[in-house]
Amino acid sequence: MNLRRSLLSREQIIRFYNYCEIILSDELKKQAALAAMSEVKSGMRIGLGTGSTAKHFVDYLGAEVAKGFECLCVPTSIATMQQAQALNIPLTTLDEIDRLDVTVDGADEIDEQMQLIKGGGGALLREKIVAAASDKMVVIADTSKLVETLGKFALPIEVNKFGLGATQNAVSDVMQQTGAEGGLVLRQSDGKPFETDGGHFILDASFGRISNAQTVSEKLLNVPGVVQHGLFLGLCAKAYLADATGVKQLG
Ligand SMILES: O=C[C@H](O)[C@H](O)[C@H](O)COP(=O)(O)O
Repeated sequence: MNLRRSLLSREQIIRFYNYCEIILSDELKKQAALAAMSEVKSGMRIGLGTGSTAKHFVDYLGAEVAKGFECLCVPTSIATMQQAQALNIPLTTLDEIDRLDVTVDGADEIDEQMQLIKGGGGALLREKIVAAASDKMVVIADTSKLVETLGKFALPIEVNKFGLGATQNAVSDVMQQTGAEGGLVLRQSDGKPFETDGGHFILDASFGRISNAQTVSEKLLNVPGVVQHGLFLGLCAKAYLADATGVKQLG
């Protein structure tokens, strides 16, 4: 046997390692999603989050619905709505009902106080509306999302298309006033500005570290072109965070 030929190249090892990481990370997301199934009871009105972790929760819920579990759900994005429809999960809107019992959603960052950064997938506006209309918001994630201080993940800010330049300048000013370490970019998709389900753009703001999330939130919401931002403060009541040793609970 030619030993040289049977050895993997450095690139192959890196590719295999990355593949294993993706599989492991997805497995952890599944475990967090499964743990959050304990939060839902038949007859509940449930908010359905968006993203790769929330997707697993919707799959688990769909499997229960197929067995007779009763619920009425509000999806936080078109993608989640389509997934839920395919699984025959009964859907409604916040025009039909005004409150939800619980919302289960992912997060891009979570700190020990359960403050969040969300919007990596661009669904932050609907996610925040649905979370605020819920008696309880439950976050599901793998522990890589748990941080000491928010801000390493660039903060998604949903902005109106009108007056984009002026809004960018005003948001940059807020970043400067609040000690941001990085810059601001207009999110792109397929070579053009990314558009949210609500028809807005997203600015990703690299703070590096957000030491006073409340101040940043208030200042951003004072910018007329800002529709909403991805800081979720005082909304999350519980989190299920999975790592290789199991699922840890916050809240
Ligand atoms: O806009 C997207 C949402 O806020 C997601 O819940 C968030 O980005 C986390 O997504 P994932 O579970 O894919 O990491």
